[in-house]
Amino acid sequence: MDSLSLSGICRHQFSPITMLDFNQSNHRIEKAGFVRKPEKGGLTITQVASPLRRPVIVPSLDNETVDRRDRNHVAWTSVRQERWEGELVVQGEIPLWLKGTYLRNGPGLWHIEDYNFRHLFDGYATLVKLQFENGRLIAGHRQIESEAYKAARKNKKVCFREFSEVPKYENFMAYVGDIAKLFSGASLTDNANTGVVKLGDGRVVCLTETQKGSLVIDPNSLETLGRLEYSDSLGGLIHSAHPIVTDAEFLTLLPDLVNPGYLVVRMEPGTNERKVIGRVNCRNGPAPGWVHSFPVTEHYVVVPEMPLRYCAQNLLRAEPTPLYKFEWHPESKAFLHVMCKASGKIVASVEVPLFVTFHFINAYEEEDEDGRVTAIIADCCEHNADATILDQLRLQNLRSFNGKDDLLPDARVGRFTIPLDGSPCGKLESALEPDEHGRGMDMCSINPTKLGKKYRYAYACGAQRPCHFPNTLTKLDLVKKKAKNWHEAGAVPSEPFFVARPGATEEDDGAVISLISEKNGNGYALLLDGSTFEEIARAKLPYGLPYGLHGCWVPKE
Ligand SMILES: CC(=O)/C=C/C=C(C)/C=C/C1=C(C)CCCC1(C)C
Ligand SMILES: CC(/C=C/C=O)=C\C=C\C=O
Ligand SMILES: [Fe+2]
Repeated sequence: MDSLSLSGICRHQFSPITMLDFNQSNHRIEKAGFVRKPEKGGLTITQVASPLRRPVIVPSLDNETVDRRDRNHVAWTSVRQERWEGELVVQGEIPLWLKGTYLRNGPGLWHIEDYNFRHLFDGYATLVKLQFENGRLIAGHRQIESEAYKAARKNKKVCFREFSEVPKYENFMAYVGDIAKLFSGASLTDNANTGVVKLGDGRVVCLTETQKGSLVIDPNSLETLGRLEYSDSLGGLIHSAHPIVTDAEFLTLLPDLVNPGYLVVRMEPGTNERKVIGRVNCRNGPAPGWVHSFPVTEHYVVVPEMPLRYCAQNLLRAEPTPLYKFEWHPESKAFLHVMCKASGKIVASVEVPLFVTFHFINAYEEEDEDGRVTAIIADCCEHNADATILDQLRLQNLRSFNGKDDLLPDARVGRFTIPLDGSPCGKLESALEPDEHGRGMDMCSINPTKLGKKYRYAYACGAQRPCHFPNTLTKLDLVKKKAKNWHEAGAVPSEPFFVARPGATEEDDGAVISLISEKNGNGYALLLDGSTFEEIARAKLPYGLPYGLHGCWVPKE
């Protein structure tokens, strides 16, 4: 059944589908169209849907939720139910060419029973969909059924090692046993909460930084179908959370924590086998730098060696450090390595100024008049070489904002120039004046046809200060060095995701999708014009959703 025939069953605004969940003990059957909030919060019944023909079974996510919801911004509050689907009322006009599903993944459930998680990245994955067709919009969300999530629900406690959370050990022997399991990866999480990608063969995969957390999902029902088991014997436990995925390939980096370095690997559509393109040995430091993401050009893979490095001791700890599983090693310096995609040979390895980034935006080859490649330009959301941004993303910080203090550390579009003439050093500059985007910068997207090529526009989240988290949607013009910002007071927008209009010839001809969590607990899907960056449509959700990270576009064939 496709999305619209599904909505044909219930064409009303906010009509949730019947929920089929695994934990019957947590279900409460309510009157059609209503969801009962936990009594503990002093609230009884809330209408979230117009008339329904069937009972709605709402898996409660526990009694504490409502207390937290009343105190905190909905962006940092656990999602209120397991899943929901319904058609939204659209204000404005959705372009008729926009046909397909936007999927967005992120950590959306930050507690188990009474226990609250520490960090944004610890949350169990909540997958959201926006299905666009004929100017209509069906939305939905569902929890990803990772082993880690299912075990936590069943045992009512954290059972795997998450970004900062680790299972609570009953005694020393249990801790030792868990450490032994760490080496085989058995105790690591598969909570695929970072992003979602569509492979060239059509499979849609949710990802995190652990290789075991590569989970195949159904983009219509959002059901978790199973694990993507890599069939090669490359081993290792972790990979980059942001592979480069095109219709032709899946490229990623596998950090080697034993002999510090990275394998650059490629997987063809229709296979589960990653093949090694080449290896980069770290130039310095006790461990490889964190590679949450990396950029590519048409012919090269750029491997970043950040001074924020993985740390074996921190992996073993039961209590997190301010940098979690990482360590800041300024003395080890920072490097960028450039590998030829075809041969696996390293064509440049340069020292660069210290930097901190989660997200590379894009990279391209700079040519001279004779068409010779002289340098590589690589852009990233750069946090002014200050790793404390990682700790700023603790939930306590995110939840305690008073609306007045300006707490978000400065960030910019960092532009690296990597010379290919054998020079030992590369440059790092701001690609535009950071005040253009309020000195906040993260969660970027570009027109995918510009991947690895010279490009002009990027979309990202910037800041309207005072703030403690990026709170604007920003269109960056990297040629004019200007930014245009969208902002709504108190709202937390998620990554602006660019979808190109089929047949477009201009780079910014398309739509930008974002999900907005509002201060009053509501939320909506927002569509901006990629060129003017003006609003073209919005559609209110039945309730605000937690903040999410990265998305992908699944076009309707
Ligand atoms: C959500 C996000 O952006 C990052 C999530 C990162 C995770 C879940 C990292 C997990 C890890 C472990 C559980 C142990 C090994 C190290 C590391 C990859 C940081
Ligand atoms: C949301 C974020 C940083 C915001 C700071 O400005 C980073 C997300 C990283 C993982 O995807
Ligand atoms: Fe990311």
